[in-house]
Amino acid sequence: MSNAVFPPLFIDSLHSEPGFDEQSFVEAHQNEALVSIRLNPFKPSDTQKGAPVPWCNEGFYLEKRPSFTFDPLFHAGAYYVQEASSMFIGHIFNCVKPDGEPVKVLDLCAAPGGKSTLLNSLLNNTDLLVANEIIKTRVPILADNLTRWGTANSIVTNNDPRDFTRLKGFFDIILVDAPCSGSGMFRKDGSAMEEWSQANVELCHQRQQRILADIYPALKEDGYLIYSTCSYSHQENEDVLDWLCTEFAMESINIPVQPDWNITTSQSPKKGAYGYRFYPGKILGEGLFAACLKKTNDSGTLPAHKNSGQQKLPIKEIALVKEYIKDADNYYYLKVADDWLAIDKHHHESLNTLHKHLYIKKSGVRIGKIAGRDLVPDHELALSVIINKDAVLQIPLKYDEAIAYLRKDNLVLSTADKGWSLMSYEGLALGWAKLLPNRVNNYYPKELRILSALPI
Ligand SMILES: C[S@@+](CC[C@H](N)C(=O)[O-])C[C@H]1O[C@@H](n2cnc3c(N)ncnc32)[C@H](O)[C@@H]1O
Repeated sequence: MSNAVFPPLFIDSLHSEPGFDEQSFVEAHQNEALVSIRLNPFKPSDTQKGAPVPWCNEGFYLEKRPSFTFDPLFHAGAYYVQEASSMFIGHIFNCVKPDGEPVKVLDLCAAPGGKSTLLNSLLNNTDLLVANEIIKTRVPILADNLTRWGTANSIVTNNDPRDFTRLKGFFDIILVDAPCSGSGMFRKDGSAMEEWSQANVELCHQRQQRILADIYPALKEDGYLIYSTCSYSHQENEDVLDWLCTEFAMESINIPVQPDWNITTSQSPKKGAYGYRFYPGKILGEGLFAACLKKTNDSGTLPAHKNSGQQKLPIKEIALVKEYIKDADNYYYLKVADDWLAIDKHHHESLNTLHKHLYIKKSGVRIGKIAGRDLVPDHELALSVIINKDAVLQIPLKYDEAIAYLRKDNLVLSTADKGWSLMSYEGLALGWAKLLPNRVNNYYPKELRILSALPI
């Protein structure tokens, strides 16, 4: 953006914020926001990348913004387009995640899924990620992004934070990437600038407190709360930390940061809780505030869930479904309506518990439906990293063919193969097509297809 006109009182309100330097901040806002991507460690690819993001091993800046829409690797889930500062949440997570022990992680305000895919990259199969989004219309984009990521250890829910109150002590780590006044996104989102006001900062502060109070019981004793906003205002940041340390049994964690990262470490005025501030002009990225706190008391634990009447699963169907899954015995299989799903078997019990309390929109990987003696495979299976590629046909597509496939155009392929086939690009799957004697049926999901015209 050029010649940014900041809202009245905005710059004044920042003068007392730790580390704020008006000149470099204003100069940085004369430039466009930087573009960065974070690679999917489960789907290695040769995608173009530039300089590394200092605080994230998988993060890279790009020299200019390419057309992600017309990059098949983007649709295959090889990377996520994520603003660089946000990737710092992964650094905090790495600093506090206990070694070797499986953890249950909640990303409470998760859509569109940037931080969910970031956290998921740092988890093992035995760890569980619950990605929640309160706004129903934002759930599909969250689910799609986790589908592209491809793992079978995440669950997407659509709940209000207060619904988690019942899950006492269930989570080891909770991320609250709170809705905020959005000043950190001024370079990327002009509307955030128009909507900014001190009154809105105050409203956001109250909403952040409500969300945190609701979610506190769901964190177990010695568990970690990671709190972040994309606001510079101390009411939404350090004041929230002071409130957390006063009202709840929480202590601040000092996260190591390297001096050359140019992140400003702040301390809250009353309790001295550590916060990490990202200012454009000092760091290469957008505005972010992040902090980490440890819970020091016990809110009780949820009584163990008794499985009421396990679903009796048809053995023949399971056998067929398992043919499509790599290391098939590592998964728990369940049928929801006609769809078969697989989730890492460590999460069977958690899934039952969550099912009792929350509105689950996606669990693990949807494999498909059985029709007669065949599986009608689901798009989630195609994009998953658990698919047994030896059990399916794969058709490598050239760039133009991949784009035609992603546009859901008719495909003409020179192959004598027949049946369900994975359409792949540079070794990564894009989705399914069914090869018939005289044509190819393109099964790329209609709602995901590329609608725009190819750039000239
Ligand atoms: C900053 S955005 C999250 C961005 C996301 N973590 C990412 O990295 O892609 C905040 C999210 O909080 C959700 N939200 C809004 N009001 C909320 C509330 N009262 N409780 C919980 N979440 C809320 C918004 O819908 C939005 O998805």
